[in-house]
Amino acid sequence: AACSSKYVLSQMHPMWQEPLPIPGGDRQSPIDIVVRKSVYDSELKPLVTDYDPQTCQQIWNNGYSFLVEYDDTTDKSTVKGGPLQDKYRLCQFHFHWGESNAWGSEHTVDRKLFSAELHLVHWNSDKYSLFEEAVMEENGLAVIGVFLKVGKRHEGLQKLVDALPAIRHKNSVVDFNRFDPACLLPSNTDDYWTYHGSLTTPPLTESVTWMVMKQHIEVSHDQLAVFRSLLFTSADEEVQKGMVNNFRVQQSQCGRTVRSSFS
Ligand SMILES: Clc1ccc(Cc2nnn[n-]2)cc1
Ligand SMILES: [Zn+2]
Repeated sequence: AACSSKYVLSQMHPMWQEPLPIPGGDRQSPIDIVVRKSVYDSELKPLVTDYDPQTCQQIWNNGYSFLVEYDDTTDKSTVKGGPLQDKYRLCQFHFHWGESNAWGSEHTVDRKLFSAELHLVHWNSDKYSLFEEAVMEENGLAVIGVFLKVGKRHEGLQKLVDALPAIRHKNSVVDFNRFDPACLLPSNTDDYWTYHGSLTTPPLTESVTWMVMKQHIEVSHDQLAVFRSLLFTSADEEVQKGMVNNFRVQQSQCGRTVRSSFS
């Protein structure tokens, strides 16, 4: 199966050519979270996020998604607790979404697809001094995943949505400050699933402790439509391609246990 092979089996992923040499290859992400197979772990603590909106720096289109980047030269915006032994510094957050509301998330819950998924990417600043170092290490990264469902308008998201037309093309960037990513977290962050996995775009390194929130957030159809107005392509390319379906195909569980913080 895909677990033993050193190569990720290519499955029609539009974003990059596969197979790619993956170190190990048995801890890839995303996966389907099979609720009845997840194991309740009473030792799992609540997540503790402490984000400083002043550390928000810019928003840009990297040709895969749009990223909101934070100043990670100090421990000003961090996550700890939960399954984490150390403190992790927020470096950026971004989303994955579909061309329709029917799909778009990277993880699924009992095969249920959500319209989009938010990823808050942090690196272990207790053990490493740079993201680039941490990205290669088993305990290097911690990513919080939050599912998005189409429903009522998300007031906090609107500031982000209003900035997107300025970064329609790949490699465009605009200043963006005073955005508190905590407004994108669900009201309940005590209930989550956690497992060891990987980044879902190159370098696909198996350095991520995933914490996927059980509770989703709601955004409006119109807000998600603005995500879909972004382009994968830079301004100088002849053929422009709409930035949709920027999620990776699901990977084999390879015998991994998904733990839950709730029974
Ligand atoms: Cl630095 C970096 C590289 C890839 C991704 C994409 C991703 N990996 N896991 N979730 N999203 C995010 C940040
Ligand atoms: Zn992501």
